[in-house]
Amino acid sequence: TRSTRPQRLLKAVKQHATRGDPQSVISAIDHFCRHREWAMNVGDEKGCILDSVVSELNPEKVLELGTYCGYSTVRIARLLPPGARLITLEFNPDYAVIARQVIAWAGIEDKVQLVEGASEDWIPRMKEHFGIETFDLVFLDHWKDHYLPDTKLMEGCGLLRKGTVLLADNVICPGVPDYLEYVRNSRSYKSCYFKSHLEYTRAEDGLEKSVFLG
Ligand SMILES: C[S@@+](CC[C@H](N)C(=O)[O-])C[C@H]1O[C@@H](n2cnc3c(N)ncnc32)[C@H](O)[C@@H]1O
Ligand SMILES: O=C(c1ccccc1)c1ccc(O)c(O)c1[N+](=O)[O-]
Ligand SMILES: [Mg+2]
Repeated sequence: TRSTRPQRLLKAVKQHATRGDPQSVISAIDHFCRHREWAMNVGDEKGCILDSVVSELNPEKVLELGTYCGYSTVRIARLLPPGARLITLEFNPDYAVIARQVIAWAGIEDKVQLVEGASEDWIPRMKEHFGIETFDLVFLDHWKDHYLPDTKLMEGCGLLRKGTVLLADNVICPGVPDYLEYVRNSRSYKSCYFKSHLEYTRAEDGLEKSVFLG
């Protein structure tokens, strides 16, 4: 039977990236998605904005909502200080199988915990199951109708502290209007928009950075 796009993306990583070299994994995926098959990774342009937010914050505890093939997981984890941890949630088992191999190829598996399951089921279990008090950074990049309910769930579960940064992908394309209205009008957040483009295209898109004020 025909292979899947994530399987073909993993093959490109194994063919063109060097084991243990996260940057080569990132470059191999970007080349594949720009020249062979588009895929919904955050991509190189928005990825540089993601890099700058991570580097500036130097987070100890990071949560990623939506792993897919692990591209942004590798982007974030490669910048984390020793001892820092990234928990990434993915509810599609076929994607999780690929992501684990991409993360392993990059050699950053010791910083990453990939949890197979739905964000709404796992957010309430972060404290008792992972011993997490609060997150320093959350990268929202799962289905767009989940951004707002999951943000409210994280607030309710006490997973956000004064200064926690929420970084949301795709606030223009495909767009997350309800989430954007919430974080831009709520007194509990200070938000700003980083204009960019939809990965590997000329369409406008961007990242919204929202700092929780408590
Ligand atoms: C755009 S892709 C993630 C891309 C990845 N962050 C990157 O930039 O490389 C969105 C992923 O979120 C997953 N997803 C969607 N809703 C989810 C949920 N509620 N819980 C866990 N995973 C979810 C999908 O299966 C899909 O793999
Ligand atoms: O929703 C899509 C989508 C819609 C239609 C076809 C393909 C993808 C999408 C597009 C770009 C993204 O960066 C992204 O995170 C997503 N997503 O699924 O979460
Ligand atoms: Mg996205």
